[in-house]
Amino acid sequence: MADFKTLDDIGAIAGKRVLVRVDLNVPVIDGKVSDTTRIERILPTLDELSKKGAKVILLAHFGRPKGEPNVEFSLDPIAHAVAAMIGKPVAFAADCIGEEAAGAVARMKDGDLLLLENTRFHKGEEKNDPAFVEALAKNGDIFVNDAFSAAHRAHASTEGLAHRLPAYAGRTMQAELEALEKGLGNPVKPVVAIVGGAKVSTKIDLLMNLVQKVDALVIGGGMANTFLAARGTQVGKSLCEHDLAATAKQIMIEAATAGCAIILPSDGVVAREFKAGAANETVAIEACPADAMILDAGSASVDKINEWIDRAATLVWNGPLGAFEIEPFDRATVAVARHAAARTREGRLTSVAGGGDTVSALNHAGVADDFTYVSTAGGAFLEWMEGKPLPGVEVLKK
Ligand SMILES: Nc1ncnc2c1ncn2[C@@H]1O[C@H](COP(=O)(O)OP(=O)(O)O)[C@@H](O)[C@H]1O
Ligand SMILES: O=C(OP(=O)(O)O)[C@H](O)COP(=O)(O)O
Repeated sequence: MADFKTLDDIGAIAGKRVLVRVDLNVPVIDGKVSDTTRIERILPTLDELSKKGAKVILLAHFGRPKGEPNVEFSLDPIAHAVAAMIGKPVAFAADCIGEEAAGAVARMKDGDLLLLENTRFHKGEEKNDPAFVEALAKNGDIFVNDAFSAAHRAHASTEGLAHRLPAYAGRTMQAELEALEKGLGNPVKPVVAIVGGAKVSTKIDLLMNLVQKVDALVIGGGMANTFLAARGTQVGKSLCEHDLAATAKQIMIEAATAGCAIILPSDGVVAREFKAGAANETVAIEACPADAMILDAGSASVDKINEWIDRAATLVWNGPLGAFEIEPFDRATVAVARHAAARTREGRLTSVAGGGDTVSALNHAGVADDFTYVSTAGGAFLEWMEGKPLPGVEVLKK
């Protein structure tokens, strides 16, 4: 039995206003949702609440608009994607608090769905400001958190609201925690982790603890560039957070002490433009031209990563190895995903992968169904794996 409250504990909700925190931070290309996994996963909760006659009011963030309204980060287009997938209208309100939100909620009938605009358009969200929590709470009688992938954030809509209203885990939150416990509660060694992607500054600290838990850490994507630069390799115009060099160095020291191998790319695919079909070449990692970007790992790096996967009993993966949305910079991510999938199918590997873009990459490679478990979460699942309490989960505990 779960040690947190779930929808099984919620009681009669017909006519009640249920604020449901979901993760609609989905990959979007040319204005279209390019991977719908996060939406698919919240449908059971939305359907259950709607069928029980609740007024289902969705709260979500999209991107990192830094506390200011910004049309680029509006959830309006995502409301249409949710409606198409649930097969019911989903109304949209242009603000998540104030008169705009209150008016839209007042117009709801039992069973209706409404999506409120990006919570991160207000500074109070990320600050978990009590006044902003109060403004959100005005529109709800009950709070349901179904955003496991944002549960590592102690924000107003992921943590604060759960103190203010009766709070429950949604079905996806519940399923994620149960599946991770089953797949990774006691991981069989050797454990290999792959961490790539672009969210370097918010994920680099995770690696400090992760190197204590895993036998090898493969660092890829933008994260790798930061480590390469820290050890003195020129990375040209690559995505790289040079000011995190000291942290990267410290992680390498911690890894050596803990006996965790660090695997960085030995070659990279470089280009001068960030667009599909851009002229590119594979070079030794030390040979990135000053005016180019490393946009993918090269084939020698892929071979090395796959050798580590062959030695592993358990693989955990968050963050693509390159800018996989743009061909041909998807090759390393696709090759490693297919290799891990094959080893999993052969029964030789337990493979757990997660993150909005990572899931999209696995779908792009056609192997998401072959992994042992695919989480909607990236950073949250890595923090869960480190054994860190997740604020959005802790607050739901009975
Ligand atoms: N070398 C690179 N240069 C630029 N962007 C990269 C590179 N490698 C990966 N990325 C980008 O990282 C993004 C995914 O990172 P992230 O958000 O951390 O993953 P997730 O959503 O799975 O947690 C993708 O949009 C991808 O294009
Ligand atoms: O996409 C998300 O996390 P992920 O990149 O770890 O998969 C979540 O929506 C959290 O977003 P945030 O990292 O901007 O807080």
